[in-house]
Amino acid sequence: MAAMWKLCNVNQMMSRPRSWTLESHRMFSEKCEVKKFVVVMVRHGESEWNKKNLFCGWFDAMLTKKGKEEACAAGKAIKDAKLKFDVAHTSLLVRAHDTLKAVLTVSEQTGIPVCKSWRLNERHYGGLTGLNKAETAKKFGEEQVKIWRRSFDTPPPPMEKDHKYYECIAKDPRYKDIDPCDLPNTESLKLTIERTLPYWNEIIVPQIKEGKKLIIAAHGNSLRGIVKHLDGISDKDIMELNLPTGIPFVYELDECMKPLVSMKFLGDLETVKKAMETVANQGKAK
Ligand SMILES: O=C(OP(=O)(O)O)[C@H](O)COP(=O)(O)O
Repeated sequence: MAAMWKLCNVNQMMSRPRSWTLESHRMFSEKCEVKKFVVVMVRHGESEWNKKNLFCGWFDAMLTKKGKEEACAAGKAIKDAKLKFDVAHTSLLVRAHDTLKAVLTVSEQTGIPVCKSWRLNERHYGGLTGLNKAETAKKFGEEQVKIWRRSFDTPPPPMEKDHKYYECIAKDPRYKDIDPCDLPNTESLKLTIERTLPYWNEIIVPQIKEGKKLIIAAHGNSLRGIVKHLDGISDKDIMELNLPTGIPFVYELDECMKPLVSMKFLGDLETVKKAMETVANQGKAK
């Protein structure tokens, strides 16, 4: 039942705008020549910690061999779709950079400016960082793990100073210029959106409105936050959205940044569906 619902939801997101019928949109477009802005997003390819099924967040895990292949395949899909970009945006984490680099290399557009921001980082997984998701589900129950992974506003326990990864994350020189009040020690999706949206609204939207074509290479949860915002997905429904690694998806936006086309994956539906289910199942006790 849950799987059926998810497929249905993905199909809706992939095929048509949320608030208009295709027919009303076509009639409107014919009359008014609607301006259309294209933005492509991609979650990085599989990382070493995705492979080990560990909560990763702000830990700087590298891509696996499979992750690099996924990133190259994403570049090929973008090339085949003839998508060209003026600017790229990414997080401060290497798995996102390396994915972006492979995408731009394979799609033959390495010369474009790349903007990096901590605001596109993955959500901070707090005290769960470095724990195995299946073992955590065995210990605390699958329900609790789903709440930590997917609830809108329940953050995991904070990362304390004696946490194994505290020093390498909190003291990372990449974050030295960030106001300490802004530096998280754990984040729900809600908190992630609160630090990602200012970047979307103040940096990305003005570039889109100037007519620049953008690609954003980021993370499962930082991108879920942007998708939730764009599509007006409810706090409850967003729990069921799991983004696959390394499969780009396209948004077409109108002048008010409302989606004309939502989350059109550059991949076949069955592959996307399976990859989404795999991500959802990472929180099962096994
Ligand atoms: O670091 C993470 O995301 P990322 O692999 O997209 O960077 C998280 O560990 C993803 O885990 P989740 O799918 O359990 O939220």
